[in-house]
Order: sequence, then C-alpha cells, then structure tokens
Amino acid sequence: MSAPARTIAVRGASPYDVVVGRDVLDRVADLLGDGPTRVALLFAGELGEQAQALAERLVERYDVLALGLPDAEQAKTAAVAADCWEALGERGFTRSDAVVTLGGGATTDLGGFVAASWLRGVRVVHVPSTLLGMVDAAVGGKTGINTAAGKNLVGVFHEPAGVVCDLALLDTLPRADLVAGLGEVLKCGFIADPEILRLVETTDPADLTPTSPVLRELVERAIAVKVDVVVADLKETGGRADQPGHPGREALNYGHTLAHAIERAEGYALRHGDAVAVGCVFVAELARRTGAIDDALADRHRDVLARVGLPVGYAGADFEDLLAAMRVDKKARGSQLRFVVLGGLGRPQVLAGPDEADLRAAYDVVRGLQPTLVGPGDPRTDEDPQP
Ligand SMILES: NC(=O)c1ccc[n+]([C@@H]2O[C@H](COP(=O)([O-])OP(=O)(O)OC[C@H]3O[C@@H](n4cnc5c(N)ncnc54)[C@H](O)[C@@H]3O)[C@@H](O)[C@H]2O)c1
Ligand SMILES: O=C(O)C(=O)C[C@@H](O)[C@H](O)[C@H](O)COP(=O)(O)O
Ligand SMILES: [Zn+2]
Repeated sequence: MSAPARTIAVRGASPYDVVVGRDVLDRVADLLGDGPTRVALLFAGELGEQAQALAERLVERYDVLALGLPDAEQAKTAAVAADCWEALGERGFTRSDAVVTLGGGATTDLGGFVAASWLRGVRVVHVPSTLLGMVDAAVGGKTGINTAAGKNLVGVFHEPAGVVCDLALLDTLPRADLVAGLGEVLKCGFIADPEILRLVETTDPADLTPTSPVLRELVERAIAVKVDVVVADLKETGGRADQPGHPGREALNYGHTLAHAIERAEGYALRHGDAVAVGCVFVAELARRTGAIDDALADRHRDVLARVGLPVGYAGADFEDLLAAMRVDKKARGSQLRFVVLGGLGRPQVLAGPDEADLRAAYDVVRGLQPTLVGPGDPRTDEDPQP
C-alpha cells in the first residue's frame, strides 16, 4: 500500500498547497475550487491518455477546453502561447476561469505563462508529470518561454493556486527523464539539504523508481528546499533576512548559468536536468579553483551525479559561444557575469565577475569528464519507462 498523500504548504504572500502522493488527481478540482466555470487543460501532447483521465474528472464540475501542446521545449515559444491565447479568446475565458497544466516543466512553464498573461492573470493549477516538474518547475511561480537569444528570457512570476504531484504519473516516464529530474533533486542537496546527497549515495540507483519510498522522500525534500527558498525571496530580488550572505532565490540557479548556455548551443534538444548536472560540476570546478570549496566537495559533485547516470562532462560547444550565451543569463548585471557557487556544503553564495581564465579552466575540466551530455536519440535515452 502506498503512503498517504502529504500536503506541503507554501506560506508566501499568495499561499497554496503542493499535494504529493499516488493516485491523487481528484485533488485538482479541490484546488481549483468553485470559482471557475471554464478550465483550459494544457497538456503535453504525448500524454493524451493521462489528459483524458484528468479531463473526465474535471468535466464533472467545469466546461473543459483540452489543448495538446508540442513536445518538450518546442512548447516554450511565443507562437504556442499565442495559439493558447487565441483558443481561450474563442471560448470566452474570463478572469474567474482557470488553467490546469499537465506535463513536464516545459508544459508547466508555458501553461503558467499563458495563465499569467491571459487577462493579466488567471488561476492555474499545475499537475507535473515528470520528476523535474514535481520537484522544481511546478512550484514557485516562475513561468517562461525561450527566445532566439536564450532560455526563459520572457516570463513572469505567477504563483499557482495549487500543485498536484501524482507519483503514479511517473510510471510511464522514460528512465532518462527520471534521471534528468534527479539533477535538480541533487542540486537541492548541494545548496540546502545534504541528507538528499546521503540518501542518493546510499541507495542503489536502480531502486529509485516511482514506487520507491526513497524516491518519495527525495521528492518531498527537494520540494521543501524549493518552498523554503521561494517563500523567502519569491521574485529573486536577492538575499534572505534569516540567512545573511545567502543569495536568496538565485541559489536555485546553481549550475544553471552554463546549463542554459549549453541548452541554447544545442538548440534545446537536451534534457534540462542533464545540462544542470554538467553545470553543477562546472561551478564546483570554478569554486575549487577559487578556493571556495575543497577537493572532497568538488569531487562529490562528480561522484553522486554520475552515480545515478547523470552526465558530468560536455565537449560540444566552444567556450567562446557558451560565454556569449552566459552573458544574457538573468543573474548577469551589465557586463558582469555572476555565478552561484558553494562556500561549503549547503552554503550557496554569489561569485561576481570571475576571471575569464578561471571560467575557461573550469570548462576545460568539464570537457574531459565522462559520462558526457547526450541528447534524445542516444542509446542512454531510450524509451524504457521505469523498471
Ligand atoms: N519554472 C521553473 O521554476 C523551472 C524549474 C526547473 C525547470 N524548468 C523548465 O522545465 C523544463 C524541463 O522540464 P522536464 O525535464 O520535465 O522536461 P519536459 O517538460 O520537456 O518533459 C520531458 C519529456 O517527458 C515527456 N513526459 C512528460 N511526462 C511524462 C510521463 N508521465 N510519461 C511519459 N512521458 C512524459 C514529455 O512529453 C517530454 O518529452 C525546462 O524547460 C526547464 O527550463 C522550469
Ligand atoms: O525556481 C528558480 O528560481 C530556479 O532557478 C529553478 C531552476 O531549476 C529553473 O530551471 C528555472 O527555470 C531557471 O530560472 P531562470 O530564471 O534562470 O530562467
Ligand atoms: Zn532548472
């Protein structure tokens, strides 16, 4: 028998609940409430069956408009958002109506953006269907789409009215996507919760399946890290009153400066969580070089990420191209690059304006590491779901 559902309360300015459990899709309507007449169900196009199952629950209470979206990052474009606005307009969606998203982080980012921008903001409930979506993308209110210049460059903060993490949805998720989600889980381990690292280091990676109690604990711990950070600094204005020196919400961007540059260089054909894993190794090497962390902590990055099958190396794009992409990272200020690094385990801090030589040297290390980052179509990324 699976453990009972748990509710994690997000106690910010606009409080909401994150429900975690198995077979908890009935909770979506509870979180939507009686306000909406119409509900737009924006779902990852591949998830027709799951969308049908959710729509059947919602039609009991609402007039449902189901819209299948293009797969993965192809959904995060201005054109797809415009198609959704068109559809909402045709069906006469008003401010009391709502959006529900069902899919991975790409779907919740696009759907959240549509909800945030339609009539300047309508209610949205996220139903993440990937590990990454559950532990990260669906929580915290960041929404966004990509532009030619880079990843997530257009978006707004728009907190959901609720999040339903139904672990049963992960049963069909390809193993490679589950592993990619572990990239963001381990990020949370490094920046805030070392117990996450210990759990992964002491569990056989093959046992990290959707029904495993350890995976469930990892999900709940990673969500707790994210909630704690976003409640303290929702709009990423920097710092947190209770922890001097903490970078605030930017801490969640650990590993992301290089990750986003790599994703752009590869035409968004890679898994975000994989790119984040490589990005974490890169900033660990940077911190090792600048003396912020010791060899043991830098090596721990490579070891624990590779242990679960995440990539730690990347040798695709030239350093100059990646540097140019990193200059439009949202943490940059003017011509100054800023990176989140560790000053110790669980102690994120900002490294502003590092020497280009240090960046280049850290990238040279990453270029030589195995396993390397690969995209869909590679043998490691086969379609097998969980064992
Ligand atoms: N807003 C945030 O705070 C935030 C945080 C982290 C990541 N993100 C964004 O999230 C995106 C990555 O999310 P992702 O890793 O979930 O990728 P994704 O949304 O691209 O989904 C990965 C793949 O899994 C498929 N899929 C989804 N659920 C499935 C299921 N249950 N069964 C079978 N297949 C399924 C999708 O169709 C897709 O092909 C990136 O765009 C990233 O920028 C946003
Ligand atoms: O929620 C946040 O804040 C994060 O940084 C979480 C990241 O994992 C996520 O990928 C986010 O979308 C990146 O934000 P961005 O501002 O760099 O686009
Ligand atoms: Zn991320």
